[in-house]
Amino acid sequence: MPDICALGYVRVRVTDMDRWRVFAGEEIGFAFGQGPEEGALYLRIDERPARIILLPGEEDHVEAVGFEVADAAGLATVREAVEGAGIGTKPLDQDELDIRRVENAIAFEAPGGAPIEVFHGAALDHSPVAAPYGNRFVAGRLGLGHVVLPTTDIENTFHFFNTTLGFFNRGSFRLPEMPGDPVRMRFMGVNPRHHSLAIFPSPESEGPGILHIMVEVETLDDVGRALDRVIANGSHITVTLGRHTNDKMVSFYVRTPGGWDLEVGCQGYLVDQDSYSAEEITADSYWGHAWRARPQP
Ligand SMILES: Cc1ccc(O)c(O)c1CC[C@@H]1C(=O)CC[C@]2(C)C(=O)CC[C@@H]12
Ligand SMILES: [Fe+2]
Repeated sequence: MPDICALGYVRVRVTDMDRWRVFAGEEIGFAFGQGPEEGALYLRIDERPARIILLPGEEDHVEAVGFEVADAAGLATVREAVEGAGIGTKPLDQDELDIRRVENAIAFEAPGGAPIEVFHGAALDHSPVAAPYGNRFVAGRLGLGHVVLPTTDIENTFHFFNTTLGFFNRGSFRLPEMPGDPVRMRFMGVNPRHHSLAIFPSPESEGPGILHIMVEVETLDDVGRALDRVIANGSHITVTLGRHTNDKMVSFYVRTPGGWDLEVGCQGYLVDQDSYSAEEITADSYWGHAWRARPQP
């Protein structure tokens, strides 16, 4: 079993906080939480104070992808594994821990450039999750959802998360129309959610540092109503509704104000690791999921 048990949070710097407030609240239906950081927007989906933390910034870029371990022993094991792989780790100081409302955490850069934090002891917010449309999210022990990160070094990044950190291999997608040797994006899990992390080979390292974040909602009606709202508000649907072949989710993707995508899905199947075999999907979807270029201004 990996010591890491869930995708806990993602901290993202954003340039247009006003647009995000409308997009996240009115369009998607996130609840808003409270927190200590000036000007931040805290997106709530369960009993954690926040799962996606939007921070004012000069550019749109991921600040940290936070993975969770069960306790101090788990954090010590992860720290030893990361440092054993020759990657330095930084303990977060008390102010940083207080901001994240966790008991302890370390930070490091994964091969391929992703800014990772590993934490334990998240403080809970027991107030109701006041999602504006009564929509409910599938999170909790399954974590926030999944995040897809670009990497300039797919093989070393996969080796790090799979072998060094113990993420389960949850299959691959051989990218079509790529000449020469197979180029695959890879999916990894740390709990029954099919994948909490996917990595995508990217030649350049600029951009927001996230391809997309997926959040799961309880029903197909929640997905459909969110789709209606984002269309009515004029947000760009990057990918039409469809069902993925690996995690079986019915989802759509919408371009966020940060220039990366949010995937909103439902019906993710839960993996029984004892009987799971990592497979290569040769199509990303059974149906739908047409990728739509953004109309030129
Ligand atoms: C293949 C797949 C299955 C389940 C998912 O939740 C999921 O996000 C994906 C990957 C979709 C994938 C991507 O995110 C990067 C851009 C890709 C490779 C495409 O151009 C088509 C499929 C896209
Ligand atoms: Fe996804």
